[in-house]
Amino acid sequence: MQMIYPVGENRQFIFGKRQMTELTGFIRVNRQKITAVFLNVDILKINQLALFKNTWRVPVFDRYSIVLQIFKEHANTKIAKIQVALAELPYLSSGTAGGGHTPYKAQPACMAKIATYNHVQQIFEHDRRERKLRAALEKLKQHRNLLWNKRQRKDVPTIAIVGYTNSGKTTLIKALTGDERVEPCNQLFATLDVTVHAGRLDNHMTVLFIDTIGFISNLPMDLLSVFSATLQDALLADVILHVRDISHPDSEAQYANVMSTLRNILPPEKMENVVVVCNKTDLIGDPSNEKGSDNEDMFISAVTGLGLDDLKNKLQTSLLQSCDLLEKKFRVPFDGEHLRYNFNNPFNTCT
Ligand SMILES: Nc1nc2c(ncn2[C@@H]2O[C@H](COP(=O)(O)OP(=O)(O)OP(=O)(O)O)[C@@H](O)[C@H]2O)c(=O)[nH]1
Ligand SMILES: [Mg+2]
Repeated sequence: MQMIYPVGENRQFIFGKRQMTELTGFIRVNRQKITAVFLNVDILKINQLALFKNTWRVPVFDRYSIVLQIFKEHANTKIAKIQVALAELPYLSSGTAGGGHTPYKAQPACMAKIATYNHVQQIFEHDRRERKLRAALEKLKQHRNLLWNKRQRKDVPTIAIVGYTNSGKTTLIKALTGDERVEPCNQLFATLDVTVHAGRLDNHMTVLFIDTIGFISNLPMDLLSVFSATLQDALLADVILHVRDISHPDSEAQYANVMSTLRNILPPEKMENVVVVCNKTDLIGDPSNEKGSDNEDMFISAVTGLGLDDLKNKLQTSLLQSCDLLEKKFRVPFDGEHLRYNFNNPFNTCT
C-alpha cells in the first residue's frame, strides 16, 4: 500500500498539474496492483473527489470515509449504529459516501433548475432523517441513563478503561475479570461500543469495568463528536483508567492526544480520578528508560500478568477515595459468635 500525501487540502484540486499527471501515469501503469487510492486528507470536496475518480477510475477514499467505514463495520448496538448513521449524513448529502463513483460532468443550463430542485429535496430529506435519528438517539440515551441511575443506586463502583486504539484495553479487562466473552483483537477500533464487565478486587469489592472505544488522533470534527458521545456515559465512572501502549513508537503523542481529549470532555474535578498505566511492558527493555513515562507510572503487561496486583491495589485505593468509602479490617476469632454475623442483615446475627 502506498500513502499519498496531498500538497494542500484547500487547493482546488489538491495536486498541482504536474504532480497530478505523474500520479495519473503511475496509477495507469500499475492498474493491476492499485485497487483503490487513499488520500490523507480529512474530507475531500465533491468536485475534488469526482475529478480523482473520473481520472483514475478507481475508488478514492479520504480519512473521513475510512474511519466511517471502520466505525460502520464495528457498530453493534443501536446507539452505536445511530451515532454512525448521524456521522454519515453530511457525507451522504454531499454525494460522496463510501468512495462510490459520482461522475463529474459539466451540467447543461436547462438541467440547472432540476438540479436545484433535487438539491432542495435532498436538504429536506437530510433534515428529516437527522431529526428522526436524533430523536431515536435521545430515547435510547434516556433509557441508558435510567440503567445508570439504577446501577448507581446499587452502589457498584465503576472503572472506565480508556486509551488509544490497540493499547490493550480489552485484553486488560479480560485479565482483570477473567470474563471469557471478552475478545481482544489486533486491529484498530476492535471495540466500538461501551460494554460492562463485572470483576472483584482483592478486598472483595465487586466493581464494574467499562470497556470503551479507542482514541485516535486527527479524527475529523464530525466523527469526533460521535466518538465523544460514545464515551460520555462511560466517563461518569468513579475511576478512569488510561491504558497506554508503552511499546508503541508514538506512545508519547498518543498519551498527549488521549489526555487532551479527556480534558475536553471531562469536568476538571473528574481529571483527578484518572489513573495512568503503561501496558505491553513485556515488549520493551527497561521501562524506566521510556520517554514520556515518569516515576509515578505503573508498568504492566495484560498478556503476561506483570504488575497486575499493583494495579489492582492502586485501583482499590483510588475507588475508596473517589467513592468516599472506608475500608475496615476486623479480627474475628474462629470459635466465637462473630463468625456467624450476617453483614447483609446486621440485626439478625444468628444465621
Ligand atoms: N505483547 C503484548 N501484547 C498485548 C498486551 N496487551 C494487549 N496486547 C495485544 O494488543 C492487541 C490489541 O489489544 P486489545 O485489547 O484489543 O486493544 P484495545 O485497546 O482494546 O483496542 P481497540 O478496542 O481497538 O481500541 C492484541 O493483539 C493484544 O493481544 C500486552 O501487555 N503485551
Ligand atoms: Mg478493545
